[in-house]
Amino acid sequence: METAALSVRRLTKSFGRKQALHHVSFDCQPGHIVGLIGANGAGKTTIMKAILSLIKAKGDITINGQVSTFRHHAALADVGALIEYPGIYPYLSGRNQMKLFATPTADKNQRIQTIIQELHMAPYIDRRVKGYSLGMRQKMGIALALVNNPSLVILDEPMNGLDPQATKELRELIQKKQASGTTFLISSHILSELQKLAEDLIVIDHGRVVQQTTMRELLARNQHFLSLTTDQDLRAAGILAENGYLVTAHAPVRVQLRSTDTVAAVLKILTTYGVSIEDVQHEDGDFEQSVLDLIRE
Ligand SMILES: Nc1ncnc2c1ncn2[C@@H]1O[C@H](COP(=O)(O)OP(=O)(O)OP(=O)(O)O)[C@@H](O)[C@H]1O
Repeated sequence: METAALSVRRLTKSFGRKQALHHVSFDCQPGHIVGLIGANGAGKTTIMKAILSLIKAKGDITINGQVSTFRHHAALADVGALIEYPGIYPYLSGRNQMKLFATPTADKNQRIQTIIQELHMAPYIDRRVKGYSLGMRQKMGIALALVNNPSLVILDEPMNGLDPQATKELRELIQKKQASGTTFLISSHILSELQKLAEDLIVIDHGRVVQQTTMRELLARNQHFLSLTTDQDLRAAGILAENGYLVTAHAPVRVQLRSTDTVAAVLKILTTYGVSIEDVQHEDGDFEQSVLDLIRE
């Protein structure tokens, strides 16, 4: 098996008497976008800070096969991160911050210019960061996380403060980097933000990993419904119930589709009984609810 880009084993952390993390273990495979999802206070930021040696915690962290500890963390040289409030200097321009932070290789200025363009920061990049909006600062933090082209990128709630257009642009940039092999660990308390991005999901609740799953699996678990308007809804509901379908409402008729149920079969039964169908809608269940169900299991 390929060496994991990030391997976390039995990560445990207490703040005074409060235990924030309980033996947290998970892997991020190279080139994957991994979502860390959990409610406020679940422990996402604490996990990320421990990986980045920003706080001391018990457990084992391996980055690209190299052990990383609080004191010995050379492996972090190949990791980019945005954690909580981006730590940036208010009196420097955005471009000068990047110049300070970018590793001094021959392509340094080119890398800076590319990330400015990719995040559409050109209109304000030469202004002092002091006057930046929340969204501009957030982009600044993301630019710093990406400017050195690290192989592993850790982003804590990266969509915070971004408008829908900037959110879409960031999503596309992350996908572009992934296509060239970059691994991402991205936290959010909003599942729909991760839905279009993450392929693997780690669900955290009260400092514990409650599920490690894939977005595909989670989507498959999500409930699907068929809503039908007919010329005789009550009768249609009765016919479907008698034929073993899960009828959840009568007017209009609402049927929960199981993996073996097909829309065609539902329609066929009704037409066989002489019911005339006026409208058919396919509805998905509440996706956020699927994650809450995982936490409750
Ligand atoms: N420095 C600290 N001192 C004391 N308690 C802390 C500290 N940092 C975090 N905690 C506690 O640890 C728990 C996990 O916090 P953490 O910030 O990791 O959650 P989170 O999942 O990132 O939440 P959010 O989505 O709100 O950012 C919380 O109960 C929090 O109050």
